[in-house]
Amino acid sequence: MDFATLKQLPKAELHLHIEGTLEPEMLFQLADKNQVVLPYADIDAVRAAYQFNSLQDFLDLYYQGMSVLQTASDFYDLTWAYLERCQADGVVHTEIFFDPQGHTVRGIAIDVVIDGISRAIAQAHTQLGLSASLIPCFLRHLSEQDALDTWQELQPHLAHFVAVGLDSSELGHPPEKFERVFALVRDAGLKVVAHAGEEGPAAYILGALDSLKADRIDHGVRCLEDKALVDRLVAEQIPLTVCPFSNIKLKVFADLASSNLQALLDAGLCVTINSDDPAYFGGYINDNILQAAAAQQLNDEQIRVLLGNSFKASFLPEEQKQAFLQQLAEC
Ligand code: HPA
Ligand SMILES: [Zn+2]
Repeated sequence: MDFATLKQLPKAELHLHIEGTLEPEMLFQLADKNQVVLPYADIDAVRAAYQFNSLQDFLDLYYQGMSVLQTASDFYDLTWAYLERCQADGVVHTEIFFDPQGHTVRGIAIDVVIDGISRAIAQAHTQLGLSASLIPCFLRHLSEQDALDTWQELQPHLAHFVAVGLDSSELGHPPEKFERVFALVRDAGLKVVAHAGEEGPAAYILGALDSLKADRIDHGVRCLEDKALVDRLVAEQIPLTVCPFSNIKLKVFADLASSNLQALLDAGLCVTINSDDPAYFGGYINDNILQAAAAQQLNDEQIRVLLGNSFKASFLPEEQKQAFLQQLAEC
């Protein structure tokens, strides 16, 4: 499949951190506006710094990048740029992650963050005909109490969210640490997603299912290390939001050819392809799909399965899922 063909096929993106769409150009522009001093001479120096040996290496720069996001209009600009990109890429529905604690810890009020992001989403709905929803994520390297406090702060804004997620440093922070706060999330009628099994072991995927009752697993590529877990993920059709470029940049796999995308599909898992943090990992959704498909020798039929899965795995109401699946089938 060529790029132009893929671009016009409808698709959903389900694993995208809005703070990870902060391109170096906007980083500099906002740093200048907000008088934030960056440890880079220019845009080339930023791009050169985006070489990571681990998830933590990346997160250090990702949190540093957030420092330029200060006003509601900054969050609006960031989100709007991503949503325009969605329109260009044939992304008709997106479920956007953001990290409330990454901002409140810097003294930015949660209302400021949500106001800016949700204004862009509302505008994309009316002006671009795009469907988008929001998923706040708890930072797992912080304490359970911090997550509980954040959950309290999110209460006035719950109508904006479809789910709550769990992200940041995986190793040493198993899902079980957040069992109680996610019970509150479910009681509030929201879905649950959790990063698990990218850097962390398959046991973290099991923990996300059993302790958090996760509806979807973000990454999950290490599930193949546990046959019984794979059987369960297949039987329950629990979706995995796989991010090929992320896995390479964070050294989970040496390259796309040695990733396990084909094996995940062959196992019957509900796999979707996503861009995670495109400004840091080197490409948006269509680049992730096409390059991974080429390296894994996926045929066009399999690419269409991945796109269909993106709607099936979404938190859209059933009739909207069916409408998008129909739209895809007609393309
Ligand atoms: O890829 C990621 N993994 C974990 N936490 C994150 N926060 C932003 N991106 C990521
Ligand atoms: Zn992620």
